[in-house]
Amino acid sequence: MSSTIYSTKCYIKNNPYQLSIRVDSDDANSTNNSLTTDVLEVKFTDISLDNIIPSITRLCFEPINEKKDTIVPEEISLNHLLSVQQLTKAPNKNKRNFNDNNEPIDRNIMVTTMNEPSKQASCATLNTLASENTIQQTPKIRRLGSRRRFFFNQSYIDGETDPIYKTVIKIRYVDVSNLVRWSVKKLEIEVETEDITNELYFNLNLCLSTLEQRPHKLLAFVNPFGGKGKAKVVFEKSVLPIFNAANIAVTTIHTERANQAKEYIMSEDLNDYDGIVCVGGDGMFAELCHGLLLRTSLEANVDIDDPEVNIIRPNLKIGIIPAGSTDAVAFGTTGLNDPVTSALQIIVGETLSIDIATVHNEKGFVSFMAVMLAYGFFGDIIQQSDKWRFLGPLRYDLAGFFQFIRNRSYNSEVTITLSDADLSRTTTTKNHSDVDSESPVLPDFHHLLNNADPKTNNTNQKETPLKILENKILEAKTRFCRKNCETCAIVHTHDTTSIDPLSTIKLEGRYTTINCLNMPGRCAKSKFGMSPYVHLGDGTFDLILVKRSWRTGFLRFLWQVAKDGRLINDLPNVEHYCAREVFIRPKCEHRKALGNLSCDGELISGDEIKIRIHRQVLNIFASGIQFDKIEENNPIENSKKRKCCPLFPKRRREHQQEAT
Ligand SMILES: Nc1ncnc2c1ncn2[C@@H]1O[C@H](COP(=O)(O)OP(=O)(O)OP(=O)(O)O)[C@@H](O)[C@H]1O
Repeated sequence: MSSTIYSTKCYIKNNPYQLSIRVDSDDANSTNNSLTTDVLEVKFTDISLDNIIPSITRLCFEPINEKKDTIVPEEISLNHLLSVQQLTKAPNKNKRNFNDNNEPIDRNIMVTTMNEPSKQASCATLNTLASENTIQQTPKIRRLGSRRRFFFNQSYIDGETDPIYKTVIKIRYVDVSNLVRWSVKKLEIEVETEDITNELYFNLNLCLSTLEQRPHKLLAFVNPFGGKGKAKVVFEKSVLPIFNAANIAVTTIHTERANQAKEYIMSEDLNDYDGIVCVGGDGMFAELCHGLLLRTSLEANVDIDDPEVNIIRPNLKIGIIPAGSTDAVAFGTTGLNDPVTSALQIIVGETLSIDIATVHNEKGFVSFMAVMLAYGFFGDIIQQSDKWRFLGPLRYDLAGFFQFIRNRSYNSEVTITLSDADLSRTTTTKNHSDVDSESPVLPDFHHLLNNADPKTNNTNQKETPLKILENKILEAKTRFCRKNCETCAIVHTHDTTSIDPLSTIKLEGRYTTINCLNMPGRCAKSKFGMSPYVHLGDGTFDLILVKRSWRTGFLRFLWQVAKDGRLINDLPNVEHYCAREVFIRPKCEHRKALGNLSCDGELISGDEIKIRIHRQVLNIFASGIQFDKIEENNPIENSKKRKCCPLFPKRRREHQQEAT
């Protein structure tokens, strides 16, 4: 059941439609009980602000006759309306105009006599989100309209016709018919009189002004070297025009060196901004994330060097325009690395609260972890590729191959605080009796830190500490983190920062790689990521241990990560835990025999590393993933198809349209 708060007849592409603004009934917020539900009975000309409930308000277009234009959507949610412009246009010979009786009149003859080409349609006003501006700008429209009327009347004196200029409403909206890849669409709406145009323009802008979650002023950092130098072009050609159209003021800083963005955020006044945006890859996101979280910690006098620190959520949100080489953060939070989709999610104010982990070593704070911390194989690749920078992006593949041939493994001790929130999830437990006794790594339950009284460790008892631990060891979560994720929405009533000794286990053995993942790690080289089921805001991260094995065993792991990370748990050399805190202590007498540690693609160091998750401490502009649709819109598959563009001009054109 919905209430219609405004309705008018209009024409789109010469076809008549009934345009109505409707508010779906919402008992909790119902302020519009008095409103009529019959479109034809609607008498309102000006909408009252009280009647607009942004989340449930929509624009509906109902065709009046049978002829329906496929470009006209049935409805546009108010949240997806980008801008409303009022344009004064000279008619074109195919377009409709109205006489006093609101009937279409033929203008062909006028077009032929008119000197002014229709292309010179002028934009009378620019969109404004504030209703006050709308009112101020209306006289301008009239003035411009009068001038045009003067000239046009001069041209048509002989024809004794009505004024021939016309005002149309041009709306831009976000097309979410493809739930993963969003795009901008526009509609030109003609109504029957100038008064109705003004009324519609006023009412639509009034609706827009209620969308409080939208940013009005953004600070953007563009890394000119991000993604092999494409970041600047992507921003200026594909993103900035959309921000401008949505009336968002953007201050742009092109970085000149690494860490410039982080230092700027930490030191400058950001009060004017509703959000900060990085245009680049994961490295740029990490800079913004560090700058913002460190600034908030400093302002709150939080001792960031304390490994038990509880970090505070900043007020500002971060937007990510993917223009890097890997873009794991964009893939993890929107489902793909499409700059236009990300820009639109920023504009409409989509918000996702994500977990961030702190990384400490024996000396204090080291880094924040947004995506992945790796010890061993992947850390070694980063270290090796840093030495081979002169080789360009090829260095990662070469370094990977080199490390694979070396097949090194590292003796390490890993202490894991398991997630207790997961008891309520659908999980399967790992049957540790199946663990190969020859395995170089044995989960040693008798090494439990602060183990409970051994007397209670009685197998006849149902809830022995050992049993509880086994139940908490997760082989695989089976639900993707998605938009409006239920798992991330669970409110924890107990103190999740305190550690239950029974949730802590200690493992020791030789590992080829130890990886902590806070996001799935999807990218062009990994379809689902190494950890497809990790949740972005549930206060846990995934720990993936790859035990020492033959090269074939490790190759199988790498292959599975590339092809379908959901299946890595079936591999005998892989263990998967869902953790709140992990302590990695590389054990080796010779420093040279130690592996390398990397956090979000940067090398870090330490004899002992503690990774601790902080639930939903960072707000970003992103909608989350519509995972059921991700297969249909797989950007990795699509990018392969796009490589064929030169042979398929139609597809190339579609791709170019998407980019614009
Ligand atoms: N002007 C600059 N000159 C040199 N380095 C810069 C500059 N601006 C930013 N950086 C640094 O470059 C690093 C990499 O940038 P970015 O992440 O944007 O691109 P990328 O490495 O191509 O993408 P990805 O991280 O997704 O693989 C960042 O860590 C950032 O600190």
